[in-house]
Amino acid sequence: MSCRAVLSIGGNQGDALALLRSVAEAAAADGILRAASSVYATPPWGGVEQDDFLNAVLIVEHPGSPADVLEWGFECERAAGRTRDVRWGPRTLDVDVIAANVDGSPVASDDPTLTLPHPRAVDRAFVLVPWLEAEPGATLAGSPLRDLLGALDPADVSAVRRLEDSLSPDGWAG
Ligand SMILES: Nc1ncnc2c1ncn2[C@@H]1O[C@H](COP(=O)(O)OP(=O)(O)OP(=O)(O)O)[C@@H](O)[C@H]1O
Ligand SMILES: Nc1nc2c(c(=O)[nH]1)N=C(CO)CN2
Repeated sequence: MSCRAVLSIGGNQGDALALLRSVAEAAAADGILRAASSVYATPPWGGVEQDDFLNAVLIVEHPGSPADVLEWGFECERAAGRTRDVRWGPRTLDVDVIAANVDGSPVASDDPTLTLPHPRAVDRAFVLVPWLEAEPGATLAGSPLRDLLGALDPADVSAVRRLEDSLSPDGWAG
């Protein structure tokens, strides 16, 4: 099996930039990293008052199943000392699987342990903006990312700010 997946990574506690880089470095070290967006500063989504997040998107190609990709992300979260308390609240590192293709076909699943595509991705400029950068031709549930972004509040889209910091691991050839 071969699974190409879109990962949204983000956090707003601790050294968020270092934690995002640790995910890109782990993906490069494991040989699964295919593309990485820039790092973005993003206002908190979801109504909980908290610090701004740093977010990015990685494209990975994993030899296992989508569940293996989710487990790979959990491992990164555990390494970052992630705890689960407030829903949509502050966190050191969150790794969400946004969409996955297995052997070239998109995966659809309503399993609560791994719902694909991620049901809230279409509402999240902090996912769509970096994803569009990392994979300009991508679609989500049949819609080009540009169209999905066009349906969001323009103020929410422009509040997602690209930073100069790079996520690409040193020496990563892409
Ligand atoms: N596509 C997915 N990506 C990541 N986790 C998922 C997905 N679908 C279901 N889950 C499940 O959601 C559970 C909660 O995940 P998490 O704590 O990261 O949620 P959250 O980041 O607070 O909220 P959200 O799911 O809205 O991003 C996880 O235990 C995981 O099994
Ligand atoms: N900007 C931003 N907001 C969030 C984020 C995130 O990664 N970025 N993650 C959340 C938990 O799912 C809740 N809200």
